[in-house]
Amino acid sequence: MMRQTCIRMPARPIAARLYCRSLSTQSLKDAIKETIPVKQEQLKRIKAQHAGTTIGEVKVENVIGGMRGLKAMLWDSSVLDPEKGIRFHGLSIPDCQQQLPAAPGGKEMIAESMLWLLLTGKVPSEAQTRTLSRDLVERGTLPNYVEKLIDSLPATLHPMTQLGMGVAALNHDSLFQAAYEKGIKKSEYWEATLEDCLNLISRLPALAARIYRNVYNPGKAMESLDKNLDLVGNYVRLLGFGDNHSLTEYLRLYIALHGDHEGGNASAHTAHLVGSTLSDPYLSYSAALFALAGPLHGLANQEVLRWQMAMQTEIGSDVTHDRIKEYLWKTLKSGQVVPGYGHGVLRNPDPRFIALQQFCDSKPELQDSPIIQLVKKTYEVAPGVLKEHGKTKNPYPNVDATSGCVLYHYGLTQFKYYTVIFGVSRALGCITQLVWARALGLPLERPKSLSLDAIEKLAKSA
Ligand SMILES: CC(=O)SCCNC(=O)CCNC(=O)[C@H](O)C(C)(C)COP(=O)(O)OP(=O)(O)OC[C@H]1O[C@@H](n2cnc3c(N)ncnc32)[C@H](O)[C@@H]1OP(=O)(O)O
Ligand SMILES: O=C([O-])CC(=O)C(=O)O
Repeated sequence: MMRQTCIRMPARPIAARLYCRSLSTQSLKDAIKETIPVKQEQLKRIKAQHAGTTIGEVKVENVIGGMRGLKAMLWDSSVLDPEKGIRFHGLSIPDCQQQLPAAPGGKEMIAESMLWLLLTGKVPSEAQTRTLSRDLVERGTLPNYVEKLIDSLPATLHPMTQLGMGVAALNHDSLFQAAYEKGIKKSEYWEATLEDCLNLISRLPALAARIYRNVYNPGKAMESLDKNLDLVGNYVRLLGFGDNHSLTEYLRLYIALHGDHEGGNASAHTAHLVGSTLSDPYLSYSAALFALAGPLHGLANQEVLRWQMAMQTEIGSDVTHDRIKEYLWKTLKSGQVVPGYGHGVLRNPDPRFIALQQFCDSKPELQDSPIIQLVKKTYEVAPGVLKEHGKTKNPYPNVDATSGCVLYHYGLTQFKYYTVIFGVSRALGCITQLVWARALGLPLERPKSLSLDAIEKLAKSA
């Protein structure tokens, strides 16, 4: 009998506490405005009392090892625990699933309620969530010049390149940039930034759907935005899958839970770095998207599907654990990474992976899907193989191991497009940080670098 590594799928726990809810009629801007002096005061206190306090050490391995483990960044909206995974202002994914409002007729948390939580630290009321949805849809039409730009690009240009270009071009209308040119005060930066950020997130569905249409369905008429739908409801409608309620719900969950993963991941860190130069939110997020487009980061979800499909072709209908194990070893022996496994911080199965798997388990049609079964069988053996291989510090699946197979099952089969969906989501966390970095007056990011000689000299004298 082959040994299998079992991944426990916890039932959704009852949240230990009811998280502090926003006053039900307060606007998003007022909720942020109310919190700004509190956070500013906290930052002032930390500076005054602890500026010189050591909270960690810098080892040579941190400097030459991609800064892994270095505590060197302020990011307030979420914190990643290596064992337990992500917490959004202290709330776990199951807490969020239980407390964040869903769309009318839906069960899954939505992008708007997650965005509200990230930006304000509070769980929005149902009414606040609807108001935000309506505000976003009213801002969500793509400017004509961006439509023309996207329409002019070759269908062979990777969808992520198109997304990054489209987002960068939106900076034509940046309110922050215009206000900066006029000479607004530093204390006012956050308001123009918030406006840009809300415009950016509202336009991502139309931009991302335009790219999908041009690359995969050229010439096909696109639906218009529906004022009664939430952000993701509209995105799915524009993609042409609006009648698929299960896919819509899946994407609501997907986009809410991929939204933020603390600050050190490559896309979030890039948005923060570029934003720290006072580049506007469009340019900052465009840069982040090009980090997300790398196969060790967001593009891994595309790579997982490509790899699983190649595995399926090779092993045919005889899908056994032994055949999958052989294929895993073949991948590793050829010097490639197993996409969807391992992580820079996590040391357990990714709770986002678990939440998406629970979604699969809740839908009978997904349990019978060959691609979903293959992904599931793969994670039953991959951790054991990776442990035996002995290199990766985390042999467990990350979110990318499973996020694409449900899309594939529901007919969104063009896996080069998958990272674009991730890109629509990751804006939630990146724009939150941009608003707060301006509200707190965070400085230009500029760490010290060292040459090889300098590292050796410092290490010898330490
Ligand atoms: C949304 C996200 O971004 S989640 C991550 C998505 N990326 C992937 O799924 C790609 C596959 N995974 C990986 O390449 C890695 O696990 C990363 C990039 C995510 C993390 O990298 P690290 O923090 O450097 O991982 P770690 O410290 O465990 O690496 C140690 C060694 O194990 C290897 N390793 C790590 N993960 C894997 C894997 N999935 N398959 C094979 N080897 C692996 C590394 O390449 C490294 O080898 P090296 O010493 O020859 O350079
Ligand atoms: O945290 C990371 O390094 C990568 C990741 O999972 C994410 O950005 O979602």
